[in-house]
Amino acid sequence: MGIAAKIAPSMLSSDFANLASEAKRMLSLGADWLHMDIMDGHFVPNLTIGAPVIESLRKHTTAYLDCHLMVTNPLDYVDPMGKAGASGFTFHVEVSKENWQELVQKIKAKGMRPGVALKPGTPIEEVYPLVEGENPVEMVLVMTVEPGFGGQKFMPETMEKVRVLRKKYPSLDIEVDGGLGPSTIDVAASAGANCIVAGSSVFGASEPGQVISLLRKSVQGAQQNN
Ligand SMILES: O=C(CO)[C@H](O)[C@H](O)COP(=O)(O)O
Repeated sequence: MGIAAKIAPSMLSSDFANLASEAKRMLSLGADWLHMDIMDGHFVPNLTIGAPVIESLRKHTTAYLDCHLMVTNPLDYVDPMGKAGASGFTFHVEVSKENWQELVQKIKAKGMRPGVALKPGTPIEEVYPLVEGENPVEMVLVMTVEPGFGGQKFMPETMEKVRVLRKKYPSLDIEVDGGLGPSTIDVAASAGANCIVAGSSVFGASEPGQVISLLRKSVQGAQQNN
């Protein structure tokens, strides 16, 4: 038995004007988590949602809100995101070299699950101290596109990072995000990813539930073969 597959539709591809019903639709179709992309228009060249939207959504669902903070100052977001009801708080290693220990501690103190993300160009070694420290993160998010926008092409060269991580940390939650769908999931699943973020491939499908189920089967199948 491998670690649990978590399929997380990226709400960035949903109709934001109907966020609560879109979230409920995804959960009814088998989603495990809801992936929430928080972008500040500075760390990435796009501006999306923040704590007020998480707080509003939380009133409509008890689901795990997997929040990916694409922001330059993640520390500023810990209190508001905790109060808003975020479940996971994943910050970027590129902007937290000086204060990741403080960040992880505060994220946990607010009842959230800490994760660390890295861009395609960032060496995997940079996350090792955060996974191995006394107060470790509980998930690594390997970005499989440049963060900022949905609908981009999956970068297969990022899979080497997933392979290295899975070998080194057999029970770690490893998330992949960007360009995942029926044509790319098998390579990510066999590399060792178990948490799968998918936006356009799910929301753009005529049968989103079938895509969610296919993503899960791929992860489970790869785990059985390993
Ligand atoms: O983090 C993101 C962008 O920075 C999105 O979650 C990601 O791109 C998902 O969208 P898609 O599946 O359409 O690529």
